[in-house]
Amino acid sequence: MATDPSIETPEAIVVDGLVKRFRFRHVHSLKETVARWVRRATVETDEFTALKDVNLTIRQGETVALLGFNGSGKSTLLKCISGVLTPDEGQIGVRGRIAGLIEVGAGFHPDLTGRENVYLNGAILGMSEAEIEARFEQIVAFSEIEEFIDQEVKFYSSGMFLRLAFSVAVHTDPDVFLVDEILAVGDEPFQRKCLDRIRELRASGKTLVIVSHDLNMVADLCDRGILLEHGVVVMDDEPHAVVRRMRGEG
Ligand SMILES: Nc1ncnc2c1ncn2[C@@H]1O[C@H](COP(=O)(O)OP(=O)(O)OP(=O)(O)O)[C@@H](O)[C@H]1O
Repeated sequence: MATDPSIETPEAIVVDGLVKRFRFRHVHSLKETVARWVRRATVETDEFTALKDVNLTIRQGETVALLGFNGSGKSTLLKCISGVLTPDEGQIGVRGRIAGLIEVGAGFHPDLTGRENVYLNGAILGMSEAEIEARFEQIVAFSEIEEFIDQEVKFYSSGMFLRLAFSVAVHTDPDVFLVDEILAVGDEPFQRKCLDRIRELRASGKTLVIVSHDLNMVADLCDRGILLEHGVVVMDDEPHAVVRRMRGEG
């Protein structure tokens, strides 16, 4: 059946006029601090604008690569979309259940066991206890860390952390999945498994936003590339074209 081009796929993420600033406090020596206090000088702060008026619409079912060199604002944008950071200006709307794998193990508590953290993290990602219970075996099996599941996660290696965090996130059945550098820590077999799972999510119509410095991999995986430079969107196109521009080939 032919689709009516006037009926657009619904929006999954809308970013409207997003500005995000960070404030730094200058670190002074004790002598400088006393001198400033004597002069009744105010605390010196610097402001850095990490995202400058970012506007984006991502539709349901799109797989988007967020590209840019170090410090261009990719992680900050993902954190704003996921709600970990609050925008200074502008608005962000997300439709559906969102799962972010942004800072590996960010939602994990070091003193709790892997098992306890699955429940904690699942709840943070919006799952009910019954949902987590129903998927617990699958989550642990995917992570392949069965024998360590009752150990406190502070004794986990970074790869083990990633395995459990990724596994919980993909089993929350998200509508929108945000992924930041997932492939940086896992070993090769697990990377392949993560990619297969991401492809499955994509095939089932989920919306994905992926940050990775593995440009060939994301360009092949995604159907759209958004390039950030110094907190500004400078290109929004077919991902291979964006990668060519990053490499100075386009
Ligand atoms: N919590 C923070 N406090 C102060 N500055 C920050 C903070 N988080 C990010 N920044 C700054 O914002 C800018 C964008 O950082 P961000 O981590 O979003 O970049 P990125 O594109 O993800 O980089 P990378 O490719 O290195 O991961 C950087 O200059 C960074 O120093």
